[in-house]
Amino acid sequence: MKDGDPQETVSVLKDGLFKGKGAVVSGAGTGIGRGIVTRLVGLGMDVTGLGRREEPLAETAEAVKEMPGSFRYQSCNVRDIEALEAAIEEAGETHGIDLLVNNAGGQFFAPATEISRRGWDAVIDLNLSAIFTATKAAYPYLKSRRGAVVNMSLSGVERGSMGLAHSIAARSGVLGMTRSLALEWAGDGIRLNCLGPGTVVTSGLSDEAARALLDGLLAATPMHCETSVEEVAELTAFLASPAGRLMTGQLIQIDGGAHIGAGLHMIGAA
Ligand SMILES: CCCCCCCCCCC/C=C/C(=O)SCCNC(=O)CCNC(=O)[C@H](O)C(C)(C)COP(=O)(O)OP(=O)(O)OC[C@H]1O[C@@H](n2cnc3c(N)ncnc32)[C@H](O)[C@@H]1OP(=O)(O)O
Ligand SMILES: NC(=O)C1=CN([C@@H]2O[C@H](COP(=O)(O)OP(=O)(O)OC[C@H]3O[C@@H](n4cnc5c(N)ncnc54)[C@H](OP(=O)(O)O)[C@@H]3O)[C@@H](O)[C@H]2O)C=CC1
Repeated sequence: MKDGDPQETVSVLKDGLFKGKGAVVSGAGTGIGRGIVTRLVGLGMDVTGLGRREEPLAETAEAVKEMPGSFRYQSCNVRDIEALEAAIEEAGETHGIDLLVNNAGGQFFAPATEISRRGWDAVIDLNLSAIFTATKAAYPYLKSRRGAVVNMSLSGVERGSMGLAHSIAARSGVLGMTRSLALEWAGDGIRLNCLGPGTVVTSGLSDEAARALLDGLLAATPMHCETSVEEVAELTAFLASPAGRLMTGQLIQIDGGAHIGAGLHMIGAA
């Protein structure tokens, strides 16, 4: 990343691109989710942000309040099916849904022998089932706008990853679901894609163990670089733009080549 405002450095989309359009972004209070909201609202979009904690969502609202679009937020646990369906419906009725970004996610690192059934279910619920619930609930709104869905995945998802059997299973499931719905809903003009970021240094990767592994993660990345929040945000916006009109059913890895190099998938062996 060059010096200067990181968003300015990677911005290629034109001002006002999403004026009058609406989006829902989960995990909007922190990290990648906040970065995506910032870019979308900056491009004129009306965005609803979801997350469990109000405080970070309110901080996102504060950060974008002078921008051309608008931001509203709702506290919602995406693992609560009824709450998630209601939140999507409310957003759809408020500003329509041209873009759904299923970004909320996460997991714990553990070898498979130490993943209990409850631990497995928690990760599958958050990273797979919630995405199905949100996407299905958004369908009528996406259909009426010929909208797009972006599902946040991981670099190297198709290679497997030590210590992440549950998360990789969930995200591989999301990729299969993305491709299946891309087929089912192509006739409605709805496009669905997955993004696979490499190492993004957000609060989600700020614990001591993750920081200790950062050098190893960068060494496993052919371009020896982190992925910035702003780069993920710009690509998300691109996928919702007219320039992404023919892109559907894809996994786009934005990772400095990690998925074709040594990759992040052996990191649990360190
Ligand atoms: C060691 C660090 C390595 C860093 C390497 C970096 C590699 C980079 C590539 C990967 C990039 C990915 C980045 C990100 O995803 S960033 C976002 C990161 N943030 C998170 O991941 C946090 C999200 N996690 C959660 O929200 C929760 O952990 C989760 C949803 C997964 C579970 O929530 P829940 O509230 O339901 O959890 P409970 O506490 O009730 O536990 C449920 C069962 O799960 C078991 N559990 C929980 N933690 C662990 C653990 N660490 N090991 C084993 N088992 C665990 C828990 O025991 C419960 O089961 P039991 O009742 O049977 O005990
Ligand atoms: N950072 C990285 O290196 C990479 C991250 N990713 C993925 O990108 C996505 C965003 O990650 P990142 O920004 O780094 O991490 P964060 O931990 O900062 O973001 C996760 C967000 O999800 C929300 N969230 C978690 N669980 C729930 C839930 N049950 N209901 C509603 N919201 C929830 C959190 O808000 P709250 O706690 O308030 O609910 C939080 O805002 C995740 O799916 C992550 O796995 C992929 C590749 C690399």
